[in-house]
Amino acid sequence: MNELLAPVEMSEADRLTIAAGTPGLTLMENAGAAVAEATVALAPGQRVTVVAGPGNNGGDGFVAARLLAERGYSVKVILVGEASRLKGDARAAFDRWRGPVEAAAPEALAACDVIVDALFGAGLDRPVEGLPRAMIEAINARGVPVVAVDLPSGINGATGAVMGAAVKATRTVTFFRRKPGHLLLPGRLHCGPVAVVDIGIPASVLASVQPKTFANGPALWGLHFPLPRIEGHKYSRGHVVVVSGGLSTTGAARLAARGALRAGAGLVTMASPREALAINAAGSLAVMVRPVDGALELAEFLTDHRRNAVVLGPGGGVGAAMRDQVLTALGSEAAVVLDADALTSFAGEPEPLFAAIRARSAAVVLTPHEGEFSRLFKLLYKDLKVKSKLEAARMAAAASGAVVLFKGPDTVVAAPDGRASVSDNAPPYLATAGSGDVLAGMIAGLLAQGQEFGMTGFEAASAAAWLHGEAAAAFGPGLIAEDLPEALPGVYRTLFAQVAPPPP
Ligand SMILES: NC(=O)C1=CN([C@@H]2O[C@H](COP(=O)(O)OP(=O)(O)OC[C@H]3O[C@@H](n4cnc5c(N)ncnc54)[C@H](OP(=O)(O)O)[C@@H]3O)[C@@H](O)[C@H]2O)[C@@H](O)CC1
Ligand SMILES: Nc1ncnc2c1ncn2[C@@H]1O[C@H](COP(=O)(O)OP(=O)(O)O)[C@@H](O)[C@H]1O
Ligand SMILES: [K+]
Repeated sequence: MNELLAPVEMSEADRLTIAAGTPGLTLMENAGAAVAEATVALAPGQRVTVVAGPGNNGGDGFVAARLLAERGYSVKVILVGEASRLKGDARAAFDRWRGPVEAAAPEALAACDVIVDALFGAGLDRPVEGLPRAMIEAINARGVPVVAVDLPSGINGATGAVMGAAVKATRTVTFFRRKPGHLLLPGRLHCGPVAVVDIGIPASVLASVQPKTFANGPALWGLHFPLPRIEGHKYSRGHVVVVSGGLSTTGAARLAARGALRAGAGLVTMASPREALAINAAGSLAVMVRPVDGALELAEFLTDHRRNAVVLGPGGGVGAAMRDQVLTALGSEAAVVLDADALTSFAGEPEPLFAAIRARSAAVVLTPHEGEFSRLFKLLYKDLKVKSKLEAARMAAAASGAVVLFKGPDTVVAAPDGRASVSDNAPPYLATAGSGDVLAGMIAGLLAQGQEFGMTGFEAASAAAWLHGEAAAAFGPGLIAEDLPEALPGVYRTLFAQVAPPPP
């Protein structure tokens, strides 16, 4: 159930189901019935107004109207568009509705206790203007609960964008699978809780649709999660190297190191400039500290292949020295996680970075926040019209050859092969100094352990993003970056029980 279907994929699922013998009107009846149920569950009173549009989203609304009236609710339909132009299943559903139909006008919403928003769903294909826009604004101004059919009208299902104006729903009922626009911002903020209902589309259609976008969670990567093995030892759990910045900026690397260790890496070593050796050593117990200055010494340090994952960037400084260290790390056999200054150091001239990434086979994960993303990938932004964070991350992954984790409240992880995950579990108090450094370390911690489990850069970055959000939520408000690694054991306790294979 973790697949996210863009509207074109959803209509393919729909088409395949109908071709296999289920009438479209049956799907619409099932969809309308689920909307009616949700409305009953919410309805604070007896007066229901269904705002219906000219397509099949409106069709679902007509079905819901009929079923609610049959249950004794006082229902009226406001039709945005011409009744004479309704077609197909929507026409059939309209013809079965025997109650009142009013022409659209904002005043028509005056007397109701709940609104069913069936104006636009998957078929929204341009900005909303004129009367439909006035209706959306009137729905939002009315102040009664709103049940959105499939998507809050005005939200683009593929991108989560507000197309001019969008309904603010109390809850949303969608069909078969969620859509990217339910998770991506600002769409998610318009949905309320999203219920996914079965309307008779069989999961087998997914074999043909081949979705590549997923809601992030254990269902996506649990099979590859590196659970510690009874016959394992610390060396079999991987060895992460975190490259530290100079004397005044060691904290970021120490946060990353702690994240890597708590994520389960067997060993973690900070590669520290000599000037910062004493402070790094004083601030670390289980984490080891070794003197490593500059790219040449880093190259030498990474010739030991047991050091199989490297984090570069947190607190590392921007400039030529960082670029050299990054290219050196990419020349090694270790998995590489590049964050913060490692990304900004290539702003304006990313080609040498991308070339070095494409020349290697081991995993590379880039973890930009929005500022770092636009600095590093500004050519992409300029050359192509990017419609969403999902598309931007996918293009960045394709252009760089790396897995790109694009941070934020709706973190997207995209792989060069086109797969992408979208997270919706990060609480807002995760936006705190240093939390991204912990995340970079966690990714490396999973990559270091994960090779024999088939945990690639995409799975490791997705898993770390999800665990990061869960750890923050488990700790709760008041969180600071130092708390994140310490909250991870509680998350692991539940996760390990969930993903552990059943006893033989
Ligand atoms: N797929 C499935 O499995 C199932 C799908 N189902 C339901 O079908 C819904 C999709 O139906 P859909 O494709 O008819 O599109 P829909 O959202 O009703 O909108 C299209 C209409 O709006 C119009 N229009 C568009 N943008 C506009 C704008 N900015 N401003 C003004 N007008 C605009 C456009 O008109 P036109 O472009 O011709 O002017 C067209 O008439 C889906 O969300 C779900 O609820 C269920 O019944 C069960 C099975
Ligand atoms: N509004 C938000 N809601 C939830 N998570 C957020 C929000 N804003 C940022 N984050 C998360 O917080 C972390 C911040 O990372 P980053 O910006 O790199 O901070 P730092 O460089 O200080 O470590 C990222 O994991 C990001 O996804
Ligand atoms: K809608």
